[in-house]
Amino acid sequence: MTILDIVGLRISFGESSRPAVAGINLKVGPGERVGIIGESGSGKSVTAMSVLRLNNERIMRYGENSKVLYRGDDLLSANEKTLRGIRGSEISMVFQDPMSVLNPVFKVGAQVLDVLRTHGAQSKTEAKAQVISSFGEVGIHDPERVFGQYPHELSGGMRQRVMIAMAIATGPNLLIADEATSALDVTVQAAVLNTLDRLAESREMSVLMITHDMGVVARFCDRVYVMRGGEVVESGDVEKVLTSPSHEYTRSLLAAVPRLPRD
Ligand SMILES: Nc1ncnc2c1ncn2[C@@H]1O[C@H](COP(=O)(O)OP(=O)(O)OP(=O)(O)O)[C@@H](O)[C@H]1O
Repeated sequence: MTILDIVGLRISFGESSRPAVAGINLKVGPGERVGIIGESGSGKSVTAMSVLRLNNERIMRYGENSKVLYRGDDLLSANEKTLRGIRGSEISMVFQDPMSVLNPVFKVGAQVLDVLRTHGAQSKTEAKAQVISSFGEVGIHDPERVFGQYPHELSGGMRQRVMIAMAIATGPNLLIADEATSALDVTVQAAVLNTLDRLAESREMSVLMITHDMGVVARFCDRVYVMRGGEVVESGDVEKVLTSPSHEYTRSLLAAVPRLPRD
C-alpha cells in the first residue's frame, strides 16, 4: 500500500489567479525515498507542508478535488484530533533551520524529551533513556553530554542531528525533510545524509526529501519529482531522470550542476 498519495493537489494564496501548486500528483511507497526538486518558489515547501496541514489556512486554500491520502485517509478533510495523532507520531518533519524549532532557553535533551512524552505515556526515566539512545542513533557521539547542552552550544550539524532525533524519536512511518541539509557545509551535509540513509534503512521509514540540490537527489533518492511554477514537469526513477531527462527544465537543472574540468 502507498504510504502517501497526493492527488490533484492545488494550492492558491489569496485571489491570485496563478496557483502556487497547480494540481500535482505524487506518491511515496513504504520505505521509499522520494525527492522533490525545483527552483525557489516552485511549490516544493507548500506541497510538503500540506501533508501535515501546516500551511496557514487563513491565507491559502486547497482545491476542491485535492487529496492528500495517508494510508488511504484524506488528511485535507481530517479533523484536528486526527491530525494531532498523525503529526510527529506517524509523519515527522525536519526543516532547514533547527533554531526555528529549538527553543534557545531550554537544554536540547529536555526539548526532545518533551516531544516524546507528548506522544507517549512512558515515565521520565524511560523517555530520557530513549532520547539518549536516539541521539546515539543519529550519530551524536557523546549523547549524555549533548542531552544537557543548550542549542547555541552545538554546531549547525549537531543541531540538525538533534532535530532529526526529535523527528524520529516517536518512530514515524514517513519523514519529510525540507532542505534539511542545505544550510550545512558539504562534509557535514554528507555525514547527515549518511545518517538519514542508515535510519531510513534500519527503520524501514519512507522519506520525502525537498531540495534544490541535484547532488542530494542523486545521493539519497529512489525517485524524484521535478517541479516548476507549481507543476510537476517530470518524475521517475532517479537514475533515469538524471541520465536521460525528458524535460528541458530538468536538463537545465542538470546543466547547472558545477563540474570540475576533467584535466
Ligand atoms: N505565505 C505566503 N503568502 C503568499 N504566497 C505564498 C506564501 N507562501 C508561499 N507562497 C506562494 O507559493 C509559491 C511556492 O512557495 P514554496 O515556498 O512552496 O516554494 P519552494 O519551491 O519551496 O521555494 P524555496 O526553495 O525558496 O523554499 C511561492 O512562489 C508563492 O507564490
